Amino acid sequence: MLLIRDKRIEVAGVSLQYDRTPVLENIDLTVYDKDFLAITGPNGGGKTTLLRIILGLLPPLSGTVSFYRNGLEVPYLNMGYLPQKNAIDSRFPLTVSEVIFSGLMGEKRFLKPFTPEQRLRVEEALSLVGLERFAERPIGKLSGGQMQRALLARALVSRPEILLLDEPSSYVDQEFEERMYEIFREINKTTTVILVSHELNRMEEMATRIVRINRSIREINNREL
Ligand SMILES: Nc1ncnc2c1ncn2[C@@H]1O[C@H](COP(=O)(O)OP(=O)(O)OP(=O)(O)O)[C@@H](O)[C@H]1O
Repeated sequence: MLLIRDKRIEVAGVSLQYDRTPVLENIDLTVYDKDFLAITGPNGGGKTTLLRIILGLLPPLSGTVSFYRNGLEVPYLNMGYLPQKNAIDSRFPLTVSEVIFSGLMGEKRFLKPFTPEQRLRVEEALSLVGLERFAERPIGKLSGGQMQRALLARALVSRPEILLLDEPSSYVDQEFEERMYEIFREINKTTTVILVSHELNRMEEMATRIVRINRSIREINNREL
């Protein structure tokens, strides 16, 4: 039986330059529901830039990004993002659980406290990444790997429809790396995952599709790896 999956994101003709240097040229990419899409390519190829355009953090020079839910175009989707470079200043006086709560800001009602259900979700996210004992620890006292786990929990806590991960295994030890990929596999049962990675062997195992970005985009057949 041919399974036709709903599209969730459509990137059409997207180009971007930094200081007149082309970084992305005429990118077309359709992301389907429950895809596990791996993005690979050389350093500086434009992978992070494309994620930031999909997230709406960076406007493209030309082209469009459209979002869909149940076959209808919608203005935005609930997306969770684990950035590659640690976007949080570790000198900032935040605890681990506060960082995770910040992943719920999009759904919090202004000046209202978090609900018991939201608190429960933060606890679940803490335990998912094995940081229960570190909930009240200031982020400045975390190791690189612990910080990465906290940021992963922040990306997951809102139960996003789309999870974008930029080289998530940076900093984490081998044991947590295995656990992390298990988490991604589990999440992918209900969530579309877009993952930037250089680990081609792992991607060949896990991804439903692989694209390579080096200014332009090319879909890779797994046999080419
Ligand atoms: N804010 C910026 N201003 C100017 N140039 C930038 C900026 N951000 C990225 N670039 C440049 O754009 C190019 C693409 O960067 P990007 O981070 O998207 O690549 P990448 O494929 O994610 O690379 P990597 O594998 O090294 O993470 C690089 O040459 C980079 O130096």
